[in-house]
Amino acid sequence: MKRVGFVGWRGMVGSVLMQRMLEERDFDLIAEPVFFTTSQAGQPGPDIGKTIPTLKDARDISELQQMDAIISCQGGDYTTEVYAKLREAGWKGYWIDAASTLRMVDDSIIILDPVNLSVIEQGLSQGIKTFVGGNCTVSLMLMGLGGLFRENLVEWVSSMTYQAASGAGAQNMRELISQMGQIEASVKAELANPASAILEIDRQVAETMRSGSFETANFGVPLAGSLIPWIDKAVDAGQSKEEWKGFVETNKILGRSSDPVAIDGTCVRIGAMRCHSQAFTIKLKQDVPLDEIESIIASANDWVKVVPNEREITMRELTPTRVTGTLSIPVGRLRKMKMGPDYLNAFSVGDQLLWGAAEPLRRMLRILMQQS
Ligand SMILES: NC(=O)C1=CN([C@@H]2O[C@H](COP(=O)(O)OP(=O)(O)OC[C@H]3O[C@@H](n4cnc5c(N)ncnc54)[C@H](OP(=O)(O)O)[C@@H]3O)[C@@H](O)[C@H]2O)C=CC1
Ligand SMILES: N[C@@H](CC(=O)OP(=O)(O)O)C(=O)O
Repeated sequence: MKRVGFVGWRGMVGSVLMQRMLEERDFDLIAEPVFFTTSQAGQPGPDIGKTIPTLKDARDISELQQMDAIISCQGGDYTTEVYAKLREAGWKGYWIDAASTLRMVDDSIIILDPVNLSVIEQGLSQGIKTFVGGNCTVSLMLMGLGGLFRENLVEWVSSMTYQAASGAGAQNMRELISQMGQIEASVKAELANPASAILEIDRQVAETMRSGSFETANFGVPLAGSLIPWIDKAVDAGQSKEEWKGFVETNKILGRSSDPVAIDGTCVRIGAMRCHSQAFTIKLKQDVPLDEIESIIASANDWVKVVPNEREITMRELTPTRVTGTLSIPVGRLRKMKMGPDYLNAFSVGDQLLWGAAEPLRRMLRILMQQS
């Protein structure tokens, strides 16, 4: 593990990866980090506190072949274009990827080591060389509810999601803020006047959001002041692809594709910036006391945190505003439901660029460096 190549390091997910690697001093362990680009070959690379070569062409297979491992945050199109060529050229290095392209292929492992370290270790011992970060919603669910799966308590899960703009990309985050600004600007004078009629303000806001001049180039429709109950393209049986991933990826991560847990729900885009939230209905295999459930959830990893099911603390701790930019995975609203004592209600929040994207990749690189 001498030479590690980085592709997609200046994008949104890649920048979060770089930030985390600098915070954790991961570059101290890499003898030769090499940075690639699809558009800026020959230019200087990022400042990582050590001397590095200028940027190399991310489509140059012979340059990529020099790497012992490559981390790509460049996206699915890049993976489709380059990965097969690289393997066909005989490259035997480790490929660590944020894109979904290779997640469901047979010789890859979906990485989320606080949940599936044993699956990763088994894959490494069997010579698996391709490791892919999971879908953000799936990874964040498993970071929150991993204890219940570990104890084999889950019969099925319904997950209703509240997904942030960042999941759709950097331009979409910008558009969300612009939409918010356009809405406020359309009623600025009325808002400044405490005597103005709220229904008139509401009418003007709706008119602004429905007008042809409202900025929707990226989302296609208004998100600020609204929501979009469909994420990604359609697949079979009326599901969206984001909803489909919940079942297939969760079971692959858990190493139980042959004995899958049923997982389904509706994935919804909302106007949060970079935290995905999820409301769960969990059918337990048996009636487990709530205090035991809380300890099982809290014991699963170092980042999950049980929030007591009380109003004040829930409003303070269980929100995107609180969690954004942190690795914390709060899980709250834990209570038995009216349907019966084996039906559990839960709500979780997580930063979709950290545990949802960059952090599992960074940790996979660490695992590889520790074993070499
Ligand atoms: N967004 C998300 O929530 C998640 C994304 N992913 C995966 O990661 C991939 C990358 O996503 P994301 O990071 O959002 O993509 P970005 O669009 O932010 O970045 C992708 C690439 O665009 C190029 N680029 C062009 N102009 C700029 C610019 N002004 N600033 C930065 N980069 C620029 C860079 O490549 P170059 O240097 O070669 O020009 C960069 O690596 C996705 O396609 C997806 O497969 C996975 C999980 C979550
Ligand atoms: N689809 C996710 C973001 C994402 O990039 O997912 P994936 O890594 O599965 O393509 C969202 O929109 O919130």
